[in-house]
Amino acid sequence: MADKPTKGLADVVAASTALSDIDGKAGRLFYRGYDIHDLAGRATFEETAYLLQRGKLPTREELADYGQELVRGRELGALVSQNIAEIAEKQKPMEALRSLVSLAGADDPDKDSITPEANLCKAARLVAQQPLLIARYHAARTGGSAVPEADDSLSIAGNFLLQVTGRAPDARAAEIFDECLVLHADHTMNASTFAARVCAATLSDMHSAIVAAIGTLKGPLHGGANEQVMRTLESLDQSQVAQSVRDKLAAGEKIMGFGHRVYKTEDPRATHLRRMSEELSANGDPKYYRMSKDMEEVVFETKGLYPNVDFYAASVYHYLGIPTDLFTPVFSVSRMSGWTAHVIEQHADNRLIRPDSEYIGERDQKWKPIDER
Ligand SMILES: CC(=O)SCCNC(=O)CCNC(=O)[C@H](O)C(C)(C)COP(=O)(O)OP(=O)(O)OC[C@H]1O[C@@H](n2cnc3c(N)ncnc32)[C@H](O)[C@@H]1OP(=O)(O)O
Ligand SMILES: O=C([O-])CC(=O)C(=O)O
Repeated sequence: MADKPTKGLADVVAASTALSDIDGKAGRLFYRGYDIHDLAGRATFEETAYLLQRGKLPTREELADYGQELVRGRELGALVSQNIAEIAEKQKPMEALRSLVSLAGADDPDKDSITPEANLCKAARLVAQQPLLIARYHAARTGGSAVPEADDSLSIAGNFLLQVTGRAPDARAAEIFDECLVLHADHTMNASTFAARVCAATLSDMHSAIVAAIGTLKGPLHGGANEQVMRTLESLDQSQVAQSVRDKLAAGEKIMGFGHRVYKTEDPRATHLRRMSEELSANGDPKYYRMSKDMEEVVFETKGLYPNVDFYAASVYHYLGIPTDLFTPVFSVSRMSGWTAHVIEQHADNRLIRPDSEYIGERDQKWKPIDER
Protein backbone atom coordinates (compact mmCIF):
# COMPACT_ATOMS: atom_id res chain seq x y z
CA MET A 1 0.00 0.00 0.00
CA ALA A 2 1.38 3.43 -0.96
CA ASP A 3 1.91 6.17 1.65
CA LYS A 4 -0.42 9.15 1.87
CA PRO A 5 0.62 11.76 -0.71
CA THR A 6 1.71 15.22 0.35
CA LYS A 7 -0.85 17.45 -1.34
CA GLY A 8 0.85 19.56 -3.98
CA LEU A 9 4.13 17.73 -3.19
CA ALA A 10 4.88 20.49 -0.65
CA ASP A 11 8.35 20.05 0.89
CA VAL A 12 8.99 16.90 -1.19
CA VAL A 13 12.52 16.95 -2.62
CA ALA A 14 12.01 15.86 -6.23
CA ALA A 15 15.45 16.36 -7.78
CA SER A 16 19.05 17.32 -7.08
CA THR A 17 20.20 20.49 -8.79
CA ALA A 18 23.31 22.67 -8.87
CA LEU A 19 21.39 25.48 -10.60
CA SER A 20 19.55 27.41 -7.91
CA ASP A 21 18.89 27.28 -4.20
CA ILE A 22 16.38 29.04 -1.96
CA ASP A 23 16.39 29.74 1.77
CA GLY A 24 12.69 30.35 2.21
CA LYS A 25 12.93 31.43 5.85
CA ALA A 26 15.65 33.99 5.25
CA GLY A 27 14.25 35.06 1.85
CA ARG A 28 17.41 34.30 -0.10
CA LEU A 29 17.92 33.00 -3.63
CA PHE A 30 21.14 31.84 -5.27
CA TYR A 31 22.01 30.92 -8.88
CA ARG A 32 24.91 28.46 -8.86
CA GLY A 33 25.97 29.85 -5.48
CA TYR A 34 25.68 33.55 -6.41
CA ASP A 35 23.28 35.59 -4.28
CA ILE A 36 20.51 37.16 -6.38
CA HIS A 37 21.21 40.47 -4.59
CA ASP A 38 24.74 40.40 -6.03
CA LEU A 39 23.59 39.49 -9.53
CA ALA A 40 20.67 41.95 -9.74
CA GLY A 41 21.80 45.17 -11.40
CA ARG A 42 25.30 43.75 -12.09
CA ALA A 43 25.03 40.59 -14.21
CA THR A 44 23.33 40.91 -17.58
CA PHE A 45 20.68 38.42 -18.63
CA GLU A 46 23.11 36.98 -21.19
CA GLU A 47 25.71 36.37 -18.44
CA THR A 48 23.04 34.81 -16.25
CA ALA A 49 21.86 32.48 -19.03
CA TYR A 50 25.48 31.46 -19.64
CA LEU A 51 25.98 30.85 -15.91
CA LEU A 52 22.92 28.61 -15.76
CA GLN A 53 23.41 26.73 -19.05
CA ARG A 54 27.22 26.44 -19.04
CA GLY A 55 28.06 26.24 -15.35
CA LYS A 56 30.15 29.36 -14.65
CA LEU A 57 30.20 33.11 -15.16
CA PRO A 58 31.69 33.79 -18.61
CA THR A 59 34.90 35.65 -19.31
CA ARG A 60 34.61 38.61 -21.69
CA GLU A 61 35.63 36.39 -24.59
CA GLU A 62 33.22 33.60 -23.67
CA LEU A 63 30.42 36.13 -23.33
CA ALA A 64 31.21 37.64 -26.73
CA ASP A 65 31.15 34.17 -28.33
CA TYR A 66 27.90 33.31 -26.58
CA GLY A 67 26.45 36.65 -27.75
CA GLN A 68 27.36 35.73 -31.35
CA GLU A 69 25.76 32.33 -30.91
CA LEU A 70 22.58 34.03 -29.67
CA VAL A 71 22.56 36.40 -32.66
CA ARG A 72 22.95 33.50 -35.11
CA GLY A 73 20.45 31.39 -33.18
CA ARG A 74 17.61 33.89 -33.13
CA GLU A 75 16.83 33.32 -36.83
CA LEU A 76 13.38 31.71 -37.01
CA GLY A 77 12.85 28.62 -39.17
CA ALA A 78 10.46 28.21 -42.08
CA LEU A 79 7.72 26.31 -40.26
CA VAL A 80 7.45 28.93 -37.52
CA SER A 81 7.56 31.83 -39.98
CA GLN A 82 4.87 30.32 -42.22
CA ASN A 83 2.46 29.71 -39.33
CA ILE A 84 2.87 32.74 -37.11
CA ALA A 85 0.10 34.84 -38.65
CA GLU A 86 -2.55 32.12 -38.36
CA ILE A 87 -1.47 31.25 -34.82
CA ALA A 88 -1.62 34.93 -33.85
CA GLU A 89 -5.17 35.07 -35.16
CA LYS A 90 -6.35 32.00 -33.24
CA GLN A 91 -4.34 31.68 -30.04
CA LYS A 92 -3.74 33.78 -26.95
CA PRO A 93 -0.10 34.63 -26.21
CA MET A 94 0.93 31.67 -24.02
CA GLU A 95 -0.99 29.19 -26.16
CA ALA A 96 0.68 30.68 -29.21
CA LEU A 97 4.13 30.31 -27.65
CA ARG A 98 3.38 26.68 -26.83
CA SER A 99 2.57 26.11 -30.52
CA LEU A 100 5.43 28.20 -31.86
CA VAL A 101 8.12 26.57 -29.70
CA SER A 102 6.79 23.20 -30.78
CA LEU A 103 7.16 24.26 -34.43
CA ALA A 104 10.61 25.67 -33.69
CA GLY A 105 11.53 22.17 -32.51
CA ALA A 106 10.73 20.85 -35.97
CA ASP A 107 12.82 23.63 -37.54
CA ASP A 108 15.79 23.05 -35.22
CA PRO A 109 18.93 21.70 -36.94
CA ASP A 110 19.62 19.40 -33.97
CA LYS A 111 16.05 18.20 -33.60
CA ASP A 112 16.88 14.50 -33.60
CA SER A 113 19.62 14.69 -30.99
CA ILE A 114 19.70 14.95 -27.21
CA THR A 115 23.50 14.80 -26.83
CA PRO A 116 25.08 17.34 -24.44
CA GLU A 117 26.46 19.27 -27.45
CA ALA A 118 23.09 19.39 -29.19
CA ASN A 119 21.39 20.41 -25.93
CA LEU A 120 23.78 23.35 -25.44
CA CYS A 121 23.11 24.59 -29.00
CA LYS A 122 19.35 24.18 -28.61
CA ALA A 123 19.41 25.93 -25.22
CA ALA A 124 21.09 29.00 -26.75
CA ARG A 125 18.68 29.02 -29.71
CA LEU A 126 15.64 28.75 -27.45
CA VAL A 127 16.82 31.71 -25.35
CA ALA A 128 17.56 33.72 -28.50
CA GLN A 129 14.29 32.93 -30.29
CA GLN A 130 11.75 33.37 -27.48
CA PRO A 131 11.78 37.22 -27.50
CA LEU A 132 11.49 37.30 -31.29
CA LEU A 133 8.62 34.81 -31.29
CA ILE A 134 6.73 37.13 -28.96
CA ALA A 135 7.54 40.23 -31.02
CA ARG A 136 6.50 38.54 -34.29
CA TYR A 137 3.33 37.19 -32.70
CA HIS A 138 2.47 40.64 -31.33
CA ALA A 139 3.10 42.32 -34.69
CA ALA A 140 0.98 39.75 -36.52
CA ARG A 141 -2.01 40.16 -34.25
CA THR A 142 -1.85 43.95 -34.27
CA GLY A 143 -2.06 44.36 -38.00
CA GLY A 144 1.06 42.70 -39.32
CA SER A 145 3.41 45.70 -39.26
CA ALA A 146 7.05 44.65 -39.60
CA VAL A 147 9.02 43.99 -36.42
CA PRO A 148 11.98 46.40 -36.29
CA GLU A 149 15.30 44.72 -37.16
CA ALA A 150 17.24 43.74 -34.05
CA ASP A 151 19.98 46.21 -33.14
CA ASP A 152 23.15 44.25 -32.41
CA SER A 153 24.39 46.95 -30.07
CA LEU A 154 21.44 46.17 -27.77
CA SER A 155 21.04 43.32 -25.29
CA ILE A 156 18.25 40.73 -25.47
CA ALA A 157 16.33 42.99 -23.07
CA GLY A 158 16.87 46.11 -25.19
CA ASN A 159 15.94 44.35 -28.41
CA PHE A 160 12.80 42.91 -26.85
CA LEU A 161 11.61 46.39 -25.86
CA LEU A 162 12.54 47.71 -29.31
CA GLN A 163 10.78 44.92 -31.17
CA VAL A 164 7.62 44.82 -29.03
CA THR A 165 7.03 48.54 -28.54
CA GLY A 166 8.47 49.61 -31.92
CA ARG A 167 10.59 52.28 -30.21
CA ALA A 168 14.27 52.20 -29.25
CA PRO A 169 14.23 51.96 -25.43
CA ASP A 170 16.10 54.52 -23.38
CA ALA A 171 19.19 53.06 -21.74
CA ARG A 172 17.73 52.98 -18.24
CA ALA A 173 14.55 51.19 -19.38
CA ALA A 174 16.68 48.52 -21.08
CA GLU A 175 18.78 48.13 -17.92
CA ILE A 176 15.72 47.77 -15.75
CA PHE A 177 14.17 45.19 -18.06
CA ASP A 178 17.46 43.30 -18.22
CA GLU A 179 17.45 43.15 -14.41
CA CYS A 180 13.88 41.80 -14.50
CA LEU A 181 15.07 38.99 -16.79
CA VAL A 182 17.93 38.18 -14.40
CA LEU A 183 15.52 38.04 -11.45
CA HIS A 184 13.13 35.57 -13.14
CA ALA A 185 15.74 33.21 -14.63
CA ASP A 186 15.58 30.19 -12.32
CA HIS A 187 13.82 29.11 -9.17
CA THR A 188 14.52 25.54 -8.02
CA MET A 189 11.70 23.04 -8.52
CA ASN A 190 8.91 25.45 -9.46
CA ALA A 191 5.97 23.88 -11.32
CA SER A 192 7.07 24.68 -14.89
CA THR A 193 10.65 23.55 -14.28
CA PHE A 194 9.38 20.34 -12.71
CA ALA A 195 7.17 19.75 -15.76
CA ALA A 196 10.18 20.26 -18.02
CA ARG A 197 12.26 17.81 -15.99
CA VAL A 198 9.54 15.15 -15.96
CA CYS A 199 9.35 15.36 -19.75
CA ALA A 200 13.13 15.39 -20.20
CA ALA A 201 13.52 12.39 -17.88
CA THR A 202 11.73 10.17 -20.38
CA LEU A 203 14.67 11.08 -22.67
CA SER A 204 12.34 13.25 -24.70
CA ASP A 205 13.91 16.24 -26.45
CA MET A 206 14.49 19.76 -25.19
CA HIS A 207 11.72 21.44 -27.22
CA SER A 208 9.15 18.94 -25.90
CA ALA A 209 10.25 19.69 -22.34
CA ILE A 210 10.00 23.44 -22.96
CA VAL A 211 6.52 23.08 -24.43
CA ALA A 212 5.48 21.29 -21.21
CA ALA A 213 7.05 24.12 -19.20
CA ILE A 214 5.29 26.87 -21.18
CA GLY A 215 1.91 25.18 -20.71
CA THR A 216 2.62 24.99 -16.98
CA LEU A 217 3.88 28.57 -16.58
CA LYS A 218 0.68 29.85 -18.18
CA GLY A 219 -1.60 29.10 -15.19
CA PRO A 220 -2.55 31.96 -12.83
CA LEU A 221 -1.18 30.17 -9.77
CA HIS A 222 2.26 30.32 -11.43
CA GLY A 223 3.58 32.73 -14.11
CA GLY A 224 0.09 33.72 -15.22
CA ALA A 225 -0.27 35.69 -11.98
CA ASN A 226 1.66 38.71 -13.29
CA GLU A 227 -1.02 39.45 -15.90
CA GLN A 228 -3.74 38.95 -13.29
CA VAL A 229 -2.04 41.45 -10.95
CA MET A 230 -2.29 44.12 -13.65
CA ARG A 231 -5.94 43.24 -14.35
CA THR A 232 -6.65 43.61 -10.62
CA LEU A 233 -4.88 46.98 -10.44
CA GLU A 234 -6.82 48.19 -13.48
CA SER A 235 -10.12 47.02 -12.00
CA LEU A 236 -9.75 48.84 -8.67
CA ASP A 237 -10.69 52.41 -7.84
CA GLN A 238 -7.48 54.07 -6.62
CA SER A 239 -9.18 55.63 -3.59
CA GLN A 240 -10.80 52.33 -2.56
CA VAL A 241 -7.86 49.92 -2.84
CA ALA A 242 -7.66 48.96 0.83
CA GLN A 243 -11.40 48.35 1.23
CA SER A 244 -11.71 46.45 -2.05
CA VAL A 245 -8.83 44.15 -1.17
CA ARG A 246 -10.24 43.58 2.33
CA ASP A 247 -13.61 42.70 0.75
CA LYS A 248 -12.00 40.25 -1.66
CA LEU A 249 -10.09 38.55 1.13
CA ALA A 250 -13.19 38.41 3.33
CA ALA A 251 -15.02 36.74 0.44
CA GLY A 252 -12.25 34.08 0.32
CA GLU A 253 -10.70 35.34 -2.91
CA LYS A 254 -7.01 34.94 -3.55
CA ILE A 255 -5.13 38.11 -4.38
CA MET A 256 -2.82 37.41 -7.29
CA GLY A 257 0.86 38.17 -6.77
CA PHE A 258 0.85 37.28 -3.06
CA GLY A 259 1.96 34.17 -1.24
CA HIS A 260 4.57 31.61 -2.19
CA ARG A 261 5.10 27.93 -1.54
CA VAL A 262 8.70 28.39 -0.43
CA TYR A 263 9.20 31.95 0.88
CA LYS A 264 7.99 32.56 4.41
CA THR A 265 9.24 36.15 4.29
CA GLU A 266 9.87 38.75 1.58
CA ASP A 267 10.69 37.21 -1.81
CA PRO A 268 14.16 38.71 -2.51
CA ARG A 269 13.17 39.40 -6.12
CA ALA A 270 10.18 41.48 -4.97
CA THR A 271 12.59 43.80 -3.13
CA HIS A 272 14.23 44.73 -6.46
CA LEU A 273 11.00 44.85 -8.45
CA ARG A 274 9.37 47.19 -5.89
CA ARG A 275 12.36 49.52 -6.20
CA MET A 276 12.14 49.45 -10.03
CA SER A 277 8.40 50.13 -9.95
CA GLU A 278 9.00 53.11 -7.66
CA GLU A 279 11.77 54.43 -9.93
CA LEU A 280 9.65 54.13 -13.08
CA SER A 281 6.61 55.62 -11.35
CA ALA A 282 8.60 58.82 -10.86
CA ASN A 283 8.35 59.46 -14.63
CA GLY A 284 4.94 61.05 -14.06
CA ASP A 285 2.62 58.09 -13.56
CA PRO A 286 2.68 57.07 -9.89
CA LYS A 287 -0.81 55.49 -9.85
CA TYR A 288 -0.03 51.79 -10.19
CA TYR A 289 3.02 51.89 -7.93
CA ARG A 290 1.00 53.62 -5.20
CA MET A 291 -1.90 51.22 -5.61
CA SER A 292 0.53 48.30 -5.41
CA LYS A 293 1.99 49.67 -2.18
CA ASP A 294 -1.52 50.05 -0.73
CA MET A 295 -2.38 46.48 -1.75
CA GLU A 296 0.82 45.16 -0.23
CA GLU A 297 0.06 46.87 3.05
CA VAL A 298 -3.48 45.61 3.35
CA VAL A 299 -2.70 42.01 2.28
CA PHE A 300 0.07 41.83 4.85
CA GLU A 301 -2.06 43.38 7.58
CA THR A 302 -5.02 41.06 6.84
CA LYS A 303 -3.34 37.77 5.86
CA GLY A 304 0.35 38.13 6.72
CA LEU A 305 1.23 37.40 3.06
CA TYR A 306 4.16 38.94 1.18
CA PRO A 307 4.26 39.90 -2.50
CA ASN A 308 5.91 37.33 -4.78
CA VAL A 309 7.95 37.94 -7.95
CA ASP A 310 4.80 38.48 -10.03
CA PHE A 311 3.40 41.36 -7.98
CA TYR A 312 5.68 44.33 -8.69
CA ALA A 313 6.69 42.83 -12.04
CA ALA A 314 3.21 43.85 -13.24
CA SER A 315 3.59 47.60 -12.67
CA VAL A 316 7.21 47.50 -13.88
CA TYR A 317 6.23 45.89 -17.21
CA HIS A 318 3.31 48.30 -17.51
CA TYR A 319 5.64 51.28 -17.03
CA LEU A 320 7.99 49.80 -19.65
CA GLY A 321 5.17 49.88 -22.19
CA ILE A 322 4.70 46.10 -22.48
CA PRO A 323 1.11 45.06 -23.31
CA THR A 324 -0.52 43.35 -20.32
CA ASP A 325 -1.23 40.06 -22.08
CA LEU A 326 2.49 39.72 -22.88
CA PHE A 327 3.53 39.79 -19.19
CA THR A 328 3.57 35.98 -18.83
CA PRO A 329 5.35 35.53 -22.16
CA VAL A 330 7.98 37.95 -20.80
CA PHE A 331 8.41 35.62 -17.82
CA SER A 332 9.03 32.78 -20.29
CA VAL A 333 11.80 34.79 -22.03
CA SER A 334 13.72 34.77 -18.78
CA ARG A 335 12.76 31.36 -17.39
CA MET A 336 13.81 29.80 -20.71
CA SER A 337 17.39 30.09 -19.44
CA GLY A 338 16.55 28.10 -16.31
CA TRP A 339 14.30 25.54 -18.03
CA THR A 340 16.92 24.71 -20.66
CA ALA A 341 19.63 24.43 -18.00
CA HIS A 342 17.42 22.01 -16.04
CA VAL A 343 16.88 19.86 -19.14
CA ILE A 344 20.66 19.74 -19.67
CA GLU A 345 21.13 18.81 -16.01
CA GLN A 346 18.39 16.15 -16.13
CA HIS A 347 19.79 14.51 -19.26
CA ALA A 348 23.31 14.53 -17.78
CA ASP A 349 22.29 12.30 -14.86
CA ASN A 350 18.97 10.82 -15.79
CA ARG A 351 16.48 8.50 -14.22
CA LEU A 352 12.83 8.30 -15.26
CA ILE A 353 10.65 10.44 -12.94
CA ARG A 354 7.74 8.22 -12.02
CA PRO A 355 6.31 8.73 -8.54
CA ASP A 356 3.63 6.56 -6.94
CA SER A 357 0.00 7.42 -6.21
CA GLU A 358 -2.43 6.61 -3.43
CA TYR A 359 -5.47 4.76 -4.82
CA ILE A 360 -8.72 6.22 -3.41
CA GLY A 361 -11.27 4.65 -5.81
CA GLU A 362 -13.60 1.66 -5.55
CA ARG A 363 -12.26 -1.88 -5.30
CA ASP A 364 -13.62 -5.32 -6.15
CA GLN A 365 -16.11 -4.05 -8.72
CA LYS A 366 -18.01 -6.74 -10.64
CA TRP A 367 -18.14 -6.49 -14.43
CA LYS A 368 -21.65 -5.96 -15.91
CA PRO A 369 -22.40 -6.21 -19.62
CA ILE A 370 -23.45 -2.87 -21.10
CA ASP A 371 -27.21 -3.65 -21.27
CA GLU A 372 -27.32 -4.46 -17.54
CA ARG A 373 -25.77 -1.18 -16.26
C1 LIG B 1 6.19 32.73 -10.26
C2 LIG B 1 5.26 32.17 -9.37
O1 LIG B 1 4.72 31.13 -9.63
S1 LIG B 1 5.01 32.97 -7.90
C3 LIG B 1 3.32 32.53 -7.47
C4 LIG B 1 2.34 33.19 -8.40
N1 LIG B 1 0.96 32.89 -8.02
C5 LIG B 1 0.17 33.78 -7.42
O2 LIG B 1 0.53 34.90 -7.12
C6 LIG B 1 -1.24 33.31 -7.15
C7 LIG B 1 -1.69 33.66 -5.72
N2 LIG B 1 -1.00 32.87 -4.75
C8 LIG B 1 -1.36 31.57 -4.50
O3 LIG B 1 -2.33 31.04 -5.05
C9 LIG B 1 -0.52 30.76 -3.53
O4 LIG B 1 0.08 31.59 -2.56
C10 LIG B 1 0.54 29.92 -4.25
C11 LIG B 1 -0.09 29.10 -5.36
C12 LIG B 1 1.61 30.83 -4.85
C13 LIG B 1 1.21 29.00 -3.23
O5 LIG B 1 0.29 28.02 -2.94
P1 LIG B 1 0.35 27.01 -1.71
O6 LIG B 1 1.70 26.92 -1.15
O7 LIG B 1 -0.30 25.77 -2.19
O8 LIG B 1 -0.54 27.72 -0.64
P2 LIG B 1 -2.12 27.67 -0.55
O9 LIG B 1 -2.75 28.08 -1.83
O10 LIG B 1 -2.51 26.33 0.00
O11 LIG B 1 -2.36 28.78 0.52
C14 LIG B 1 -2.17 28.62 1.94
C15 LIG B 1 -3.18 29.52 2.64
O12 LIG B 1 -2.86 30.89 2.34
C16 LIG B 1 -3.93 31.49 1.60
N3 LIG B 1 -3.35 32.21 0.47
C17 LIG B 1 -2.24 31.87 -0.23
N4 LIG B 1 -2.03 32.78 -1.20
C18 LIG B 1 -3.02 33.67 -1.09
C19 LIG B 1 -3.33 34.82 -1.81
N5 LIG B 1 -2.59 35.22 -2.83
N6 LIG B 1 -4.42 35.53 -1.47
C20 LIG B 1 -5.18 35.13 -0.42
N7 LIG B 1 -4.93 34.03 0.30
C21 LIG B 1 -3.87 33.32 -0.03
C22 LIG B 1 -4.76 30.32 1.08
O13 LIG B 1 -6.08 30.69 0.84
C23 LIG B 1 -4.61 29.33 2.18
O14 LIG B 1 -5.44 29.70 3.25
P3 LIG B 1 -6.20 28.60 4.12
O15 LIG B 1 -5.12 27.79 4.75
O16 LIG B 1 -6.99 29.42 5.06
O17 LIG B 1 -7.00 27.79 3.15
O1 LIG C 1 9.08 28.74 -7.22
C1 LIG C 1 7.87 28.77 -7.43
O2 LIG C 1 7.04 28.01 -6.88
C2 LIG C 1 7.30 29.71 -8.41
C3 LIG C 1 8.29 30.34 -9.28
O3 LIG C 1 8.60 29.87 -10.34
C4 LIG C 1 8.92 31.54 -8.85
O4 LIG C 1 8.62 32.01 -7.77
O5 LIG C 1 9.77 32.04 -9.59
